[in-house]
Amino acid sequence: MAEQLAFNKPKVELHVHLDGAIRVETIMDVAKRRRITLPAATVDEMRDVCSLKEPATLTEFLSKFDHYVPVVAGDREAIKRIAYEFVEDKAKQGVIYVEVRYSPHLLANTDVEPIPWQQKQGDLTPDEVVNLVNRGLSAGEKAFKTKARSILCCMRHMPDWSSDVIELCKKYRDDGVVGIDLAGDELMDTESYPGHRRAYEEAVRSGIHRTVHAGEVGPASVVWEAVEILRAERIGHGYHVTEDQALYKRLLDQNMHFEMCPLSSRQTGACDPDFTKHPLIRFQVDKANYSLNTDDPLVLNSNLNLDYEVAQKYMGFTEDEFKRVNVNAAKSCFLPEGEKRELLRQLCEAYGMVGDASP
Ligand SMILES: O=c1[nH]cnc2c1ncn2[C@@H]1O[C@H](CO)[C@@H](O)[C@H]1O
Repeated sequence: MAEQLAFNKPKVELHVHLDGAIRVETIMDVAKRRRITLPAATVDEMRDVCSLKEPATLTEFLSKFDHYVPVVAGDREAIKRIAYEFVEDKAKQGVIYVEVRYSPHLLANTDVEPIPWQQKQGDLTPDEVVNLVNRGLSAGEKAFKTKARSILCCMRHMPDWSSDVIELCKKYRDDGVVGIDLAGDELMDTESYPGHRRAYEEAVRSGIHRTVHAGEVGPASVVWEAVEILRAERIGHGYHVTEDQALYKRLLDQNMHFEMCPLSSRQTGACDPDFTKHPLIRFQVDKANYSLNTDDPLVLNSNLNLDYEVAQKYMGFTEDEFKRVNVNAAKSCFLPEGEKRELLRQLCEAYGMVGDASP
């Protein structure tokens, strides 16, 4: 029932994890084919296992991945399939451009130390994972007309993987990969884990776009570190930046982009569960540069339209603000300038706006 959607117009999404956006049906299917025993017998039961019903902590939130990522990890067909289906799901939600992120290492079973999820050693490298995801995304793009690019994640607790991650970003920069991210537990700082810092230095040197999860559950100082040390161009989440007024003001002046995920911020315990007290309201009043995103729709049992609904219902978002948010997302995306201009043109046309198509 399209007329009930909070914002039934083309959208841009910049912060969503591929491994947090798998269909439950696909997990069930792949488990059956691979003869992997699941803790649930039906799709509904498995959805319960994968998702969080009540606000929790980021650690509890991330522990949900342990229940189902091992089902697809190390399996070529499954990895290509989840990328393809992801684009189909985004197209259904009215997304015309999406940047999807994941850790190639967490889906591999060789050339990765330690091999994740206690898999047996196999022959799927992080490099081939990127190739498979690219193929799935581009097949999805052709079939569903939603443009999809990817961002490769370093993981906070695995600094030794980060040099591979930046090398993969460079290798696949003309084949679907548009940036680097740092995900995981943000309370592990980069001073103590120089692997991440070195990877981001190389990203700056080689012109790879940079985003960093910061200020989600951690303090404003993590955002400072992301901007000053890692030279992030965008901040993943960033809710807690407002706790340092000087930093917040400086980032507003610099037009820093914040990738906001309303429903996620409640379930990870990042923000007050009362949406009417959400920091997004402040960002909106201050005309900050931010986007609205799902983060991990499988774990949240959500979709992008629900994030928009929450913004409309509890945070006073209007149609005009939704348009502004998406234009900002397009301006802050990691596409090359020409493609960015074309994306902006498409949005402005769909929104009936004139003259704001400059990136
Ligand atoms: O909200 C989040 N904050 C920090 N890390 C996350 C979040 N959601 C997912 N991941 C982590 O990023 C990895 C690569 O996609 C996921 O496997 C998960 O561990």
